[in-house]
Amino acid sequence: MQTTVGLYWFTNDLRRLNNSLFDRALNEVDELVAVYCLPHVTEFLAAFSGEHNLGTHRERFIHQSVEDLSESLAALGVELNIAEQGTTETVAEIIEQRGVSHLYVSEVAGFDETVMINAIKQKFPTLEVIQSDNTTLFHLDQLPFPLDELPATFTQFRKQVEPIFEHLYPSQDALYRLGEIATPTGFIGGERAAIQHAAWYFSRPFASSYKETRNHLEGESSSTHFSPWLALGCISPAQIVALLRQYEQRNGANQSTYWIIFELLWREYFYWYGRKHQQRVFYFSGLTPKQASKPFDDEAFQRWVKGETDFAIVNACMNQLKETGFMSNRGRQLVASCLIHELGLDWRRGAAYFETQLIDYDVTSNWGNWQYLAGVGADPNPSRRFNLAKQAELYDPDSSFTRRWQTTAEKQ
Ligand SMILES: Cc1cc2nc3c(=O)[nH]c(=O)nc-3n(C[C@H](O)[C@H](O)[C@H](O)COP(=O)(O)OP(=O)(O)OC[C@H]3O[C@@H](n4cnc5c(N)ncnc54)[C@H](O)[C@@H]3O)c2cc1C
Repeated sequence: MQTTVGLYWFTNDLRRLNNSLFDRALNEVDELVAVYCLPHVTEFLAAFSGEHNLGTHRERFIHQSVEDLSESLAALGVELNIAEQGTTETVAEIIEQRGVSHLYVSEVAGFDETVMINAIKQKFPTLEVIQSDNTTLFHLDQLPFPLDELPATFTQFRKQVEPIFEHLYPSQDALYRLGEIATPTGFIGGERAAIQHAAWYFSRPFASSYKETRNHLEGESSSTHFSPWLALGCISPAQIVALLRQYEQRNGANQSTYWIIFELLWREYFYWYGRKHQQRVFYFSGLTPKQASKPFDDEAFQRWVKGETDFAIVNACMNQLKETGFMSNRGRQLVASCLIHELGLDWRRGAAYFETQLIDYDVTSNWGNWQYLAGVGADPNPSRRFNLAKQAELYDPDSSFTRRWQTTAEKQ
């Protein structure tokens, strides 16, 4: 009998646990190999971000995640191949050289990734391609509407999916036994660190006051800090919900614990938004009628990137991003408002720069949020402008955040 060879193409699902597509691959074929294509700076990204390489923190986080995955796969006898240039060549080579008959790859929302997968399907018309929604809370067929009828606003989406969410993730769901709770080690990539961080977070009382603290500019207890691991799929949103349900059983549910789900639903909304709108996620005019894009003002853009604008709070956030690869949600809203409204720049320059730097970069959460703030995306509204002085008073009243992250010039 002929041996069947499967290829598992990892994308944003860099984990072994809670990965039903990978389990299926392991069970269905005689031999399994795996591949991951490292992201790189495309021409589009370089033109808009002004960067030619990914930021050191983003690159480090990805490499750590891939290394961790590679070790777990090796224990199962599955070899992980790493393609350097984000092209389909390595994938095609493996298919040809190993005689792959089955390709397993998660459904993706990113346009470039979709193009890559379609190119492989075209090149190998007899290849059996098995895909599933492996990075989200819902599968496409669980949504209560066809994708092309995705609601135009998050609120409408949330109201329609919440009953389904409650059905799929009931309160008594308590799946995970996580072993020892270790002290968190900061943003280290990989499934092991993801589980360690999530277990630690829910071993503390933070989730019970999440709604009050989530807008803080920094602090380990302010928000969950799950996003870097979620973005690469080192942990799944379903695993997080299961841990949250356990937490609620021990400590009680409240508005704050619900709000973590509320935010995970924003992530979900932007995923399906990207699946529906494809390239439009990258258009200056977004979902609105065509508009002339803004001229490239490199000098103003570089001031923003380097944290040298007239707004100390914005500068501090930009320095924090450069030095850590992370920025709070509030910080992201403020720097985006500055770029769009105070500097009058094309919002895509900010989105592209974020893409190169953020350790939690996620195509649809990033471009969808930028588009939303620019008033051309979900729930189009041209007036999402923040009063930066007021915001600084509210979120950094003693200027401690601004002082910690100020530029050398500002310190003198
Ligand atoms: C301009 C801009 C760009 C952004 N780019 C990204 C990005 O590239 N990747 C990314 O994961 N998030 C992005 N976000 C959303 C949000 O800022 C981060 O998810 C959040 O700050 C991560 O910190 P946390 O894990 O502590 O979030 P928490 O507040 O603890 O939220 C829990 C989880 O919910 C999800 N979430 C929370 N807020 C949002 C939101 N507004 N949109 C989508 N998902 C959300 C995240 O997965 C997050 O980990 C962006 C927001 C803005 C305003």
